[in-house]
Amino acid sequence: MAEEGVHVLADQAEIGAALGALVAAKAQEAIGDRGVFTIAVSGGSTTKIFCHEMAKRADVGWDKWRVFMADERLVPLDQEDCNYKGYKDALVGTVPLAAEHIYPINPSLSVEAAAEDYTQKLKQVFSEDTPVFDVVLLGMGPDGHTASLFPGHKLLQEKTLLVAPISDSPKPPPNRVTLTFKVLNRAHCAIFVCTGEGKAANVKNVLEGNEENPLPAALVQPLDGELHWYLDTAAASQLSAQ
Ligand SMILES: O=C(O)[C@H](O)[C@@H](O)[C@H](O)[C@H](O)COP(=O)(O)O
Repeated sequence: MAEEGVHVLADQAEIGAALGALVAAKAQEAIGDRGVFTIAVSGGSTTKIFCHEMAKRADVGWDKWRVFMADERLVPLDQEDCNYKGYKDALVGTVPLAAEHIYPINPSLSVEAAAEDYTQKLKQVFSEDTPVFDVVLLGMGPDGHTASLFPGHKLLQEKTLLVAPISDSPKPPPNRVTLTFKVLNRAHCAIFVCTGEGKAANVKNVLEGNEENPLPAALVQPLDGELHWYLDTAAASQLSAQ
């Protein structure tokens, strides 16, 4: 199993293969230890990279998987920019992940009520007051955001909510719910997938930058867990150690 740290691979296909191997290993470990594997997944390009790989893996104990969204847009579940749709369409019916084991938000609610409703869904699966995910799978936007936690946003300081509403997302659509750092940083394993030249400057900022004004992605520091960054050569191109 990959040691935690920064993994630079040639392209999205190689990242997908390495990511799939790590997640499969984490699932096997969690299912062996606790009989369940919990993962929070992100939208954007991570969806395609992860699902393309995992759709080929029928034997990762899917019946013990419980899949939540690390963040989600407040849009109909059949709308193309719904993160849940991306994962459900790719996995349910392709691999033995049951539809009842991947959890959408309720987009018919207000953004505040949707966040509260999703918090209750978490509490139905996790026994701890603060959910401890086995894996949180994250992307990083060009501005250094992760999940729906954006630079300069007050949610970066959220210490109480597990799932927070946001109605002024600078990345459209504006209304979303997001796991907070309170949950992200309790995970046993946080995994970033980040590709493309457009991310290179902030990948350097996050991995080698100063701590005075950290970007949201730099604030993902599992308290008692592993942190992995999967980068392609383009996203890693400004790192000094390359
Ligand atoms: O719902 C979302 O928008 C995502 O969860 C978001 O956090 C995404 O991971 C980043 O914006 C990176 O997206 P890309 O990898 O597509 O640049």
